[in-house]
Amino acid sequence: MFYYGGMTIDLASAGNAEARQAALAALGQQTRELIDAVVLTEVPEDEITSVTAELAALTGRLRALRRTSPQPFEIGPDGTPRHVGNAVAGPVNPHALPLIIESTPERTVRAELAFRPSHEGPPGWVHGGVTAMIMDHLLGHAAAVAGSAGMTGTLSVRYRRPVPYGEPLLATAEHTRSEGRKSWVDGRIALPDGTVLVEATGLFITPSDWVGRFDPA
Ligand SMILES: CCCCCCCCCC(=O)SCCNC(=O)CCNC(=O)[C@H](O)C(C)(C)COP(=O)(O)OP(=O)(O)OC[C@H]1O[C@@H](n2cnc3c(N)ncnc32)[C@H](O)[C@@H]1OP(=O)(O)O
Repeated sequence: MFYYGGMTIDLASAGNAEARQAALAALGQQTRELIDAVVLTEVPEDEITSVTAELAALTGRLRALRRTSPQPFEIGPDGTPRHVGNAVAGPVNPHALPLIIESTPERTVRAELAFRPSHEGPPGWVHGGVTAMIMDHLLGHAAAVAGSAGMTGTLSVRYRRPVPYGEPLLATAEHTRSEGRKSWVDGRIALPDGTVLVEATGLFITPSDWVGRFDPA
């Protein structure tokens, strides 16, 4: 139970927790839109200064009551693992795209995505570190749904063509083999017509204390 700004907030209630997650996800999305507005704005300098002051005030309001670390890894009401604070897939984290990953019956994974102007690296194209981050996470998720959840040991990325932002793309990945605690996963980001832009291969290693801990249902 928290007392904040005249309101009593009961975080222990499951219903309230879901409503709170939805509110935080909406805040995360609004912040992403703010980030894109910042990188694209052409408003006059005095308006920029005025908005900056308003944002400082808003930042202060959010800091009035805060956690010591981002939202935790948890099991959702439908029984699936979720990590709402994750830097790539977390809806509550403005850094996240967020990547919305679907698993297939064959235990491969896919995610429809569109990068934003704030992901720009080379002029007009997405930063290679951003696409590598997406590949790292998606390949890690593919290892997990195949029953081999692990930490990235190595990630090899081949940039075949520049990646556009603002266009629909498809990322896919699949676990290819395991030897003991080591698992190999392949993935790619492609245009809707199948043209591959980025290819990646990762070696994921299940830490000893994770063995059996994240086995899929
Ligand atoms: C559950 C949901 C998951 C959702 C997806 C999340 C994806 C997130 C992806 C990430 O970003 S993870 C963050 C980036 N990666 C790291 O921070 C990893 C940091 N490194 C470590 O924590 C440890 O080094 C690691 C767990 C990878 C390995 O430690 P261990 O102590 O378990 O390894 P050990 O020394 O026992 O070696 C086991 C085997 O792995 C090999 N190995 C270890 N580290 C390696 C490495 N980095 N690259 C290649 N091989 C490696 C090692 O040679 C050996 O091979 P052999 O069995 O054949 O002898």
